Amino acid sequence: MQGIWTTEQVRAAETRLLARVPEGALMRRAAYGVAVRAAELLTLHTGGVQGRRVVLLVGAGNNGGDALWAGAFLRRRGVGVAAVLLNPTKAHPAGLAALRRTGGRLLEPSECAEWTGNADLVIDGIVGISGKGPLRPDAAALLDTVSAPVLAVDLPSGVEPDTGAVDGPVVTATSTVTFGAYKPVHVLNPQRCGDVALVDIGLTGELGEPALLRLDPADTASTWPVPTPSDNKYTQGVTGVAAGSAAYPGAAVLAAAAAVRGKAGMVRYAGPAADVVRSHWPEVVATGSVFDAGRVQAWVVGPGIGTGREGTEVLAYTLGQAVPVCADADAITIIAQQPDVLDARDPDTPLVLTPHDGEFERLTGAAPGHDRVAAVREAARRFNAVVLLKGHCTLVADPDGRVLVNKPRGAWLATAGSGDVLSGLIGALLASGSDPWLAAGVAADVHARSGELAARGVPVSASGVLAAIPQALREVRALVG
Ligand SMILES: NC(=O)C1=CN([C@@H]2O[C@H](COP(=O)(O)OP(=O)(O)OC[C@H]3O[C@@H](n4cnc5c(N)ncnc54)[C@H](O)[C@@H]3O)[C@@H](O)[C@H]2O)[C@@H](O)CC1
Ligand SMILES: [K+]
Repeated sequence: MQGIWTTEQVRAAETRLLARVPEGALMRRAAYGVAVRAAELLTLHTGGVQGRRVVLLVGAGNNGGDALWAGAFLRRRGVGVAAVLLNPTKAHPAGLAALRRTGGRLLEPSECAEWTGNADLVIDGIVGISGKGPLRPDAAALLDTVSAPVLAVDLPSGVEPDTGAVDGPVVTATSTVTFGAYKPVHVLNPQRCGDVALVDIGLTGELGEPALLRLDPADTASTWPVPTPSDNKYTQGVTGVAAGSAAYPGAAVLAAAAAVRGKAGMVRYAGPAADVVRSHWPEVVATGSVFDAGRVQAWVVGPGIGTGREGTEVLAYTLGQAVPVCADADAITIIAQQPDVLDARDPDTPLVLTPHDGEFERLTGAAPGHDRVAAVREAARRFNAVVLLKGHCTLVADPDGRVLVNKPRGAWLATAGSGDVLSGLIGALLASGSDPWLAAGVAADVHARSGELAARGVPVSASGVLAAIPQALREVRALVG
């Protein structure tokens, strides 16, 4: 897994490291990384480096210092470098001196727009981890003149570093070079960062436990259950699916089918859509009610069950079976309306809740807001459940405070029935005994990969996502050999 650290953690780690290294060394390491990436981008976009025009947007702090030093390194490669000092009295003195020494130019206010408009590359050193709020009007106006690629130093200025939230004009970068550690903005708002390169400045040993985690393909591959020669259809864990209704059988078919596609073994369906499920997926053992479904090792409950008395009884029954439960859709609404239904659950029984924003608001009384990580972490603690908050970057929080952030793979998955497929996959993993937090995270990863494979740039249906699950699993397993 890849760690992500908050700006507070990074600042504390930098302070410890700074005490041990010569003054200015960290900034020069960071800036050198920026200059290397800048040269790559110039080559990519203009075919060369020498004689190209780079404009530095320089703010009041060390982020601006990085940009000025990067400008000095680029001068040595024959690049024409000009700096816009957004706060001239506070520009980093050593960085400024370095740029001057190498023949870099400091622009007068009247020249700035002409230069930014004709640059081959713009380096955003306006603000870094101490940034608060959006771009100020002068910086926003200058960025409006830019048509060249933008390389962000540490993070795209104006985007809130710890939440990725945007509340006004911000930089949209082609690429970002960050230092020492990934910060939350890089995984929570990747659209604004472009591709992100991490430069090692020697911080690793100082960082401590990461605040957030992101899955590597190896995590998905090693968590996904694979049968051994001694397994039979029961030993891998039977997934129970309580979903759909006679009038709306689709949710039942999709959730049960995803459980079938996700894992070898056995799937039981229990509910009023039994005939429809059986006719589409004859391998599913289907019965009319949860009360006579037989033994399962995990339940998926909720999609399409309705929020009335029958749905509530089904939910209460599954919660009382002392096996892990993935509660989705109508089950979440029932919990929101009748929190006592959770009394049926032994607190030690794993529960995974999978709300989208609207369901999250119903469940907790408040929308996730700007700080989605804090919101989902608090909900997981409050409900003593794994909470998977759907969104562009899906978040998965464990009651113990761990939070996973999944890589976004396009918005095509926002389609009817897609959530039913996800809950079926989570149920399949829960039945095999996976850690519920990891189960939810890797299921969301495979779900997103399936969506990406099925869509390939055009709209995709939930059935298409379902059909792509085997290929997504094959690709994940192949990535790690
Ligand atoms: N501390 C270190 O050892 C290192 C720091 N590095 C760089 O230093 C950066 C952090 O530097 P600083 O703490 O000096 O602060 P920043 O450069 O992030 O911000 C400087 C100042 O800008 C002002 N500001 C805040 N929000 C603003 C906004 N929206 N628009 C305009 N101005 C705003 C504030 O007065 C803030 O203190 C990192 O992001 C990284 O780029 C790197 O050089 C690596 C080493
Ligand atoms: K920046």
